[in-house]
Parts: sequence; structure tokens; C-alpha cells
Amino acid sequence: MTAGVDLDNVCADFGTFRAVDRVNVNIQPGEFFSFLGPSGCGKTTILRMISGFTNPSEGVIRIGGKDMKNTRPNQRPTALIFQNLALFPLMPVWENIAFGLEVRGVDKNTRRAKAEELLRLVDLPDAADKRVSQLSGGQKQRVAIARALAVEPDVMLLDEPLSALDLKLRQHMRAELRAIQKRTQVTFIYITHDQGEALAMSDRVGVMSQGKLQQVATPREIYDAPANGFVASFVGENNIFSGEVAGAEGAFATFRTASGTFQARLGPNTTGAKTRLFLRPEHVTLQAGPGALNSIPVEVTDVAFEGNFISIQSRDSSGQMLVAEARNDGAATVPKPGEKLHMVFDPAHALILAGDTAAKDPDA
Ligand SMILES: Nc1ncnc2c1ncn2[C@@H]1O[C@H](COP(=O)(O)OP(=O)(O)OP(=O)(O)O)[C@@H](O)[C@H]1O
Repeated sequence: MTAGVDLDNVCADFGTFRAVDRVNVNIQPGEFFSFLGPSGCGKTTILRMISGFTNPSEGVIRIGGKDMKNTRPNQRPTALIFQNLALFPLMPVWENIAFGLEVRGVDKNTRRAKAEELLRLVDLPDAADKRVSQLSGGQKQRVAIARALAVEPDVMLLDEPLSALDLKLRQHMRAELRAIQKRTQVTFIYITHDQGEALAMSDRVGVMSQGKLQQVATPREIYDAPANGFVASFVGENNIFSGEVAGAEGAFATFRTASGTFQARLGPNTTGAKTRLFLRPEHVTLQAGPGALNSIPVEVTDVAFEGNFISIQSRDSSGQMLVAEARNDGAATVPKPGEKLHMVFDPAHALILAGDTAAKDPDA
């Protein structure tokens, strides 16, 4: 089974502090939905309210269309997975998975059969009789998922479950988690501060800041068409120019900055607001001569080889540091520090947005 989850004007107050502020979202049955945001933005509080461990101060939470107000955590059709998996290390894997079924009085043969079925689902078909302590971190993670699925939840709630794993395993488990979700069609609600995880796994992402939902969209839309300065700066890299709109024409505007006056796309809600220009490093080109439009004279300060791409740092006459990324396709000529070049960009790839920018988590 699977169920949608609706948050209708949901708030969470701790004393006078509002940790979650009027969150509205309809998560579809069978959707992989992530809440993405920096530490302290209210993600865990949202998950706790859906699972029933915290009550909303205002608003309504519905699961499968049913108001959860008077439904206790253990009566909700949800299962929760934490970073700390809380498996029993000396108990065989299959008994760990079937633990919730034993509590419900299911007989041993049925429990064993269910555990084996779930082990095939999470791609550990031969692990039933191993002890949890004999498994790797990623295998333990899969056992925890199988255990949560054993009680047949409609909605899985996952609180940064991959953050204890090393980078390689984390990336592998992203694909695994997504595959398991697609196979079971259980609704997954995943919270993370890691944009790579959220973008790679989710059908849709809700980006949060200071208790407020900033944008709900597909990963592609979040990256290519961020709703405001916070979303643009929290997700992916940017060159950011402060400035002001000096005249708009349709979807485009003239934007005046200390680095020059540029043509750019006008984002939503930008009239009269504090605005900045956002430009992704992969959307700028460095060339020997000036371009006809959107061209900044720069001096290269550093070149970093990153494997599949090359990151080129430079500075313009106003002192602004700028970054360009070139694909390492073998053909690109790599500039050297001290070289004087021109950074050019297409107006369609430069976006004017309102709102404050995000302070990046150092480990995000
Ligand atoms: N029981 C509580 N009493 C008081 N304040 C709380 C309580 N629980 C959470 N908060 C505060 O609410 C805010 C949101 O916390 P929450 O745990 O939801 O954030 P988060 O986005 O999950 O952060 P992290 O990624 O660090 O876990 C924080 O400022 C936190 O200090």
C-alpha cells in the first residue's frame, strides 16, 4: 500500500520560537519527496510531526486523506529510519527484519518467508542467517530498510539515513534507495542537508529555510529555475553579483552591477525587491577577446583540475572573484594564472532573483 501526505498550513512552535512556519505541500502516493535545507531549518520537526512524535501547533496533517490529529505514532501507517539504525547486532539478520512482525504475533514460518522476500528486495538474498555485526555499513542500511518495510508502511520517513556512510557508499546507496522505492511504490519522505542526495533521488524536492518552504519542484526545476536567491545559492555553485534592475523588457532585464551592466532573465517576485544576479560556473565561457554582450574582463588567479572538469578562478576590475567550469573533454585549452581573458555569458543563463543567499554548510 501507499498513501499521500498532505501538510496544510502546518506550524511548529517551541515557546515563542516558530521552528516550522505555515508549510503547505501535497506529497503524492508513491512519490519520493525530499525536504532539503541547512541545519536547524525545521526538517526533523516536520518528520516528527508526520510520524506523530510532535504535535503541530497549527494546521492539519493528513495521511491517505485522513486527519492524523488523534492518531498515535504506533497507529500511523508510517515507518521511520534514522541515521542510527538501532539494529540488534548479535541477532540474525532475518530476525532483525521480522522483529516488528513478531511483536504483532505473526508465526515463525511466515516471518521467515517475509524476511527472505524483503532480503531479495534489498538485494541481500544470502544474508538471512548472518549476524548484523558481520555486515558492512551499506548492508546494515539495507537491513534497516527491509525491517522498516516488513510492517508494510504506506509511508517511509527517512531522517538523513546515509549520513554515517562514507562518500562512495553514500552515492551507491542513493541509487539503491531509489530503486527500492520504485519497486515498492511506498511513499518516501526523505530529509537531508545534502543537495546531491536530494537532487539524485527525489521526484520532487522541497527546499526549506528558517522553517519556511521556499520552493517545491522537480530537481531539474530547482537547479535550472530556482524561485529565489536562497534556493539558487543553497543548491549548486554560482557567481553572484549584487546590483539593481535598470529596466525590464518581457522575460529579460538590464541589470547594473559593479562588474558591468548585463542582460539577464528576470526571476519571479523581483520587482522592487533586493535583487542579485546568479550565474552558474558551467554557463560562462572564458575567451581571448571581448564578447558583444555580457562580457567581463578578468585575470585568471587559479586553475584547479577536478577530473571530469576544470575549475578556473578569476578576478574582475571591481575585485569580484569569479569561477568558470570547463568540461575536461581533452580539447579545452586550459588558461594559466595571470592570463587576461574575457568572461562571457548568455542572458538566458543569467538569472535575477530576490531574497537573501544561503550560508553553505561546510559538509554539504
Ligand atoms: N524540542 C524542542 N525545543 C525547542 N526547540 C526545538 C526543539 N526541537 C527543535 N527545536 C529547534 O527548532 C529548529 C528546527 O529544528 P529541526 O531539528 O527541525 O531542524 P533540522 O532542519 O532537522 O536540523 P538538523 O539538520 O540540524 O537536524 C532548531 O532551531 C531547533 O533548535
